[in-house]
Amino acid sequence: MAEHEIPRATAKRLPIYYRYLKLLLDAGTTRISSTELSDAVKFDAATIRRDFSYFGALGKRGYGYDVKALLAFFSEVLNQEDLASVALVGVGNLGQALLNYNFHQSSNARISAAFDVNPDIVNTIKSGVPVYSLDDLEKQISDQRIEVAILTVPATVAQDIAHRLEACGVKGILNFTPLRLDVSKDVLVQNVDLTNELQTLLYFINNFSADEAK
Ligand SMILES: NC(=O)c1ccc[n+]([C@@H]2O[C@H](COP(=O)([O-])OP(=O)(O)OC[C@H]3O[C@@H](n4cnc5c(N)ncnc54)[C@H](O)[C@@H]3O)[C@@H](O)[C@H]2O)c1
Repeated sequence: MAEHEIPRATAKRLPIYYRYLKLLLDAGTTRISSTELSDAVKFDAATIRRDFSYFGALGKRGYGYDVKALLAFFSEVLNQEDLASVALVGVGNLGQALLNYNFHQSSNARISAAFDVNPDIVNTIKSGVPVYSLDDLEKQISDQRIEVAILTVPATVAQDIAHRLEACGVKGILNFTPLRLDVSKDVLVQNVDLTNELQTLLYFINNFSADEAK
């Protein structure tokens, strides 16, 4: 199956497989069965086998999966070699936490430019990332060929910034604001809502056993 036909749910699990396989390889493990992998990443073995089957059967019966080969394979699928530059707009409480975390230890992305309107932090470097004035948004995004942005601004300004991001070629927005953004279908928006996640978790804990919730 071609890469663009991988089901979304499978695509979302790929970075999790990748991170775990990297841990295994660093610890000197050379092969793993789908059952062992299942115990570690908490997806059932059938799901793992099905996910892997989209890329052609990578395991051998009775042997399991070769960790190094699998890792090399996923690394290519996930473009681990290409480090994607990401912009972060809004360097407040949440934005600073994300800057501090950055992502490149565990993924193929890193925040390379941050933007804010607060004169106290514009033109400073936070966690190794330059904070630019919002006035420089278009120029930096275009100069650095940034295609993904994280939005951690107050909800009141989120839509305006989303339009500007779209106009300068951003293709994906990780939206932490509570506002549901209005952008064209060419821009993928992934909303992150921690309150929602917590409420979902509480709902499942109160209504289902852990196994049923999966
Ligand atoms: N999704 C979640 O789980 C979650 C959790 C916490 C906060 N939030 C949301 O994230 C956003 C940020 O929260 P916070 O606690 O970091 O707020 P904050 O007030 O600490 O930070 C907001 C930052 O945005 C900057 N800003 C304001 N207007 C701007 C503009 N036009 N362009 C660029 N920067 C601008 C401010 O100067 C400030 O640095 C809010 O929308 C909040 O609701 C989401």
